[in-house]
Amino acid sequence: MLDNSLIRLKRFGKSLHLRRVTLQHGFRAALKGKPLPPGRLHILSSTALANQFLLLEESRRLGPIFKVWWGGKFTTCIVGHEIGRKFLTENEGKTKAATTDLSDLFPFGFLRALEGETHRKYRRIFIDVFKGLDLADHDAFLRRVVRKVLVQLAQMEGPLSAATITRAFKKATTEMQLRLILGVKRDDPLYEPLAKAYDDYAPNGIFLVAKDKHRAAYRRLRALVGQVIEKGATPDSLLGVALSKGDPDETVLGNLIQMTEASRYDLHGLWFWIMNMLSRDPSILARVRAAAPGPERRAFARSVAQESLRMEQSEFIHRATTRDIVFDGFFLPRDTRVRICVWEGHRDPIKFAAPSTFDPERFLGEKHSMDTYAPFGMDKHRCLGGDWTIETSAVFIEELASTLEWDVVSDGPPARGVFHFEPSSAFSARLKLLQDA
Ligand code: HEM
Repeated sequence: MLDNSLIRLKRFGKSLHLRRVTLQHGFRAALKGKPLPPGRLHILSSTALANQFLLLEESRRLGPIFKVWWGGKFTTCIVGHEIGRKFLTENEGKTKAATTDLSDLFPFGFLRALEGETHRKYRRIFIDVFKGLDLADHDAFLRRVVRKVLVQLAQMEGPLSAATITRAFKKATTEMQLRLILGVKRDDPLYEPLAKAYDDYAPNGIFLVAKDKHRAAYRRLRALVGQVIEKGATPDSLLGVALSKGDPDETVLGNLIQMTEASRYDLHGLWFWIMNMLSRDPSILARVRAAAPGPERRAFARSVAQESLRMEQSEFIHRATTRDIVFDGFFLPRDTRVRICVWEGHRDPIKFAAPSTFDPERFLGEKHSMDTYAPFGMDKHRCLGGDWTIETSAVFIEELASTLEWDVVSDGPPARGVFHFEPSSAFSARLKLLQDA
């Protein structure tokens, strides 16, 4: 009874807030003499939110720029990579990245959230550090990690659930990123304490607001990384490269710690999408198997990874306006959210024929400009791990092809997760080791 009254009260509070925001921004737009973007601000039902095509349908109805009430915020959506990139370029200095603020964990916080000279300084440092690590040197290691996990999965009894599969993939991406970023190998005594500290820091992907428990887990991670440095970090890791260039400051170390978490999470999510999408068309893995091992197979596996990212996982770029903006004739008020709709841009039939068809051929020998394909961002915050994502995922795809076959036992429509759409949690499959694996 009390619970129901509380829910009703909360709902009332939310709709009052929404009404106040609508009036306030409408009034300011009138003063500016420019209209707000089209679209109705209202609390979206759970049915509407479960529709992956919602914003694409809104853009067809309202045009490429429109507003929605999204995550409790006035949000201007921009659909189309060209216009999205135009917005970001024209309004640099009037927007900031809308992402978790980690500045009370380490100075300035995550690169993704930095702006101006501070961002330029640390981005330069990281571009240099990434250049010092050649992933090709780690190919055999990556293969071993992926294969080990796939074999373990295939040896398990009965159909495997989405939760079992994703847990195993996360084990693999954790081993990979701890080795490649922090230089800690599986048999290092610091490995388990680090993996445990990461699971306490962010058990289900990065948190939206840093709380005391995150600060405590971060301090543990930082102390463990201190021990890695004392022992002498493996030179062929990002931490090793950073140390070889001088004395990395707390911002560099904090970013390496954070990057390990963010990337192990993103990669394992992408791999589950890859497995899910490959399940629908077995001819694709058959083609990976049939390609000559070496450059030919790798080129096709890369194109499968690229097509996977066009179809899923990479959904948006978020910015918060720090000043009033007039863009394409519309008024975008200060302190509101802008969403560059990347997923929707990748479904443009003019850019990609039959956009809902999974077709890796689109990327074979084809380079797409950022106005067409941009799963890793489109401005100064572009992902530093883009090539890394494609290369490690290509290894994953090659190993999937040479190790496993599977039958899907159950599946369902994609479902909205905490950060973006994920394959259905009803997905389950019976895995079998290939005879010559
Ligand atoms: C599924 C895999 C991944 C996807 C879809 C992805 C996507 C993105 C996107 C869209 C951005 C730009 C965000 C913005 O403009 O606000 C970004 C930034 C970034 N990504 Fe990734 N990423 C992935 C994996 C990785 C990996 C493996 C690493 C590192 C090893 C990495 C490191 C970074 C860093 C450091 C930034 C911030 C760059 C800056 O602000 O200057 N990412 N990523």
